[in-house]
Amino acid sequence: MTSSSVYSALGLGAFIVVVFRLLKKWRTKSPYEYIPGPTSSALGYLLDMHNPDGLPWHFEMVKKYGHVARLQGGAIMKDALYVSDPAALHAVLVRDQHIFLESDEFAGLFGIIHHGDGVASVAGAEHKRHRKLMDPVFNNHRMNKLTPLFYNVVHQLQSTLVQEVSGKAPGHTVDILELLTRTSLEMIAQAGLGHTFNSFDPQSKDYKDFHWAITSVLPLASGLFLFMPYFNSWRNIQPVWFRNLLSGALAYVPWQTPWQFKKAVDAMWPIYRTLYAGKMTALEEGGVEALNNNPTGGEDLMTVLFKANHEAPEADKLSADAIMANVSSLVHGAQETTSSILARFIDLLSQDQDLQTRMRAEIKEATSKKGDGEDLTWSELNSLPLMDAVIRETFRVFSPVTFVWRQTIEDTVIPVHYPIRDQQTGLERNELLVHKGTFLYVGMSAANKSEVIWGPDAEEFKPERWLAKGGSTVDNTRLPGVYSNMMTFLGGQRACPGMKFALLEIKLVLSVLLQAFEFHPSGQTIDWRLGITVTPYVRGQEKAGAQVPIQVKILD
Ligand code: HEM
Repeated sequence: MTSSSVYSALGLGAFIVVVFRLLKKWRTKSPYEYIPGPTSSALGYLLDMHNPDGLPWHFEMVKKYGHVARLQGGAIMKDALYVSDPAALHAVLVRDQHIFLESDEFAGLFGIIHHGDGVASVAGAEHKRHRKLMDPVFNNHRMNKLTPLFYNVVHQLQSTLVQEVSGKAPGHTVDILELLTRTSLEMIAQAGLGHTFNSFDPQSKDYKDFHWAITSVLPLASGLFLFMPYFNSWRNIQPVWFRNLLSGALAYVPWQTPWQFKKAVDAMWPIYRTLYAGKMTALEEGGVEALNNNPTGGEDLMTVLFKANHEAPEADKLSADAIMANVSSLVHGAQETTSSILARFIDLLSQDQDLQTRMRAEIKEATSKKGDGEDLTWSELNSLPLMDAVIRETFRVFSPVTFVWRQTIEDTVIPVHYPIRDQQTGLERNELLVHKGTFLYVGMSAANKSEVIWGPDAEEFKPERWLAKGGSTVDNTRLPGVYSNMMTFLGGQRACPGMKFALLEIKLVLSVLLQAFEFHPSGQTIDWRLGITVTPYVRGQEKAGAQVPIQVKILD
């Protein structure tokens, strides 16, 4: 088959889908016509929603249409809803989360990426069982245990940065995003897997290969979107060896994307399998105690998860594949989100020397009370009010994840806190009937930046709002997020399990870097663009890929 016949077949497939859906839509009226919302092209809202330059489309949704907006599906999709209303979000994420599920397409995609059923690809009671095992892994005790491992990595970052800047002419810039990406991957490798990618060695092939795979796999998957509805059926093909045999045939398809996708998926898996096999051997030969004989003394997340599973009652135990899929989900979850927000901190601080100086003074005062060369502990890092306020405000205004989506599996009525004005009758509605099959987009940034919820200065970056008023909202409105009354880490049963891990990493990186360096802007304009996470590009240099150039001065 030639590549032109593949494209023709795809084009014909897409054409048939569009015609079929058009015919179906002409016969059915949208049940959401009474809800205000943006107009969209004939192709529907998807192009606006995923437009890399479309962050304002998300941020302005509340101001223009309210906390529930109708998204017109155009020829391709059914109408959908964009929700940032606190009561509706509570219903979707907490009260009725068994009705608002991650879509089958995504469950299938993550099932393939993680080579099995992990948290990201299961739902309902099965998901609960996974989280029961995973959540305790992130308690405060564990964060204390992980702190020294994190410091190992941050000190590597510090010396790499010193080498990069030493002896350089004034005006020299460093791509801080590149270094922070190495940092977050190495953090999850050491603290999450008890492994290293030697991420700060510029020649490290382990880092290069893994980094390529983990950052390419989702963009490659988006190139396969026409096949997404079949991902779930694909990952259910048993036995696995037969599925692998079938996927081997992709090498002969004259279209690079599916093969590259397979290559990215396959590049990550052997690491988890080798680490898992090592733990099994240790357990069989030396019992549970032997699991502590690894570079982290058994404190890394994978070993703790493995031990917890071994000790769990039979009914709660997960299969080996499920444990490895969960470890893979953790590594995936920890990667781009954390490096993106760390780069955002440095970018923001470089533009506000006064804030940078005040944060440095707060950290130095805390470290001056410690012994020589002693690092701040997890609880000491948590008692720095200015650092805490800056982190909360950055997460509120600059959430790395802009939205997530769910699909309804049955008709259901949910309440709204802010009434919806019916654009046909002018009447206010306090409830919303959501029809089976509706896609519902959770506007996380929209809720975090709503002036109705946070007050007229909601769009401004004002860390002091957390110092003076504890970040209070208008009428003390509560959003159902797990972090500080905001949606950044989501809420309900699918909320981010790695939140404390991310906070520890951020606090520790900032505390070490601010004591050792001063950050200044490069003079270039950074555009933060919408992607799976919000990603920074230098204006005019988008082709060079994501970067954040910064001038760095070593402090005495
Ligand atoms: C700045 C840092 C982070 C942010 C903003 C963030 C945000 C989120 C959000 C919004 C979700 C929900 C996604 C959805 O339902 O579609 C999520 C899920 C998840 N996150 Fe994070 N995350 C961060 C860091 C981490 C870290 C460090 C880890 C692991 C150590 C992690 C592991 C996960 C996992 C495993 C899930 C899937 C949970 C489930 O489906 O039950 N994340 N995260």
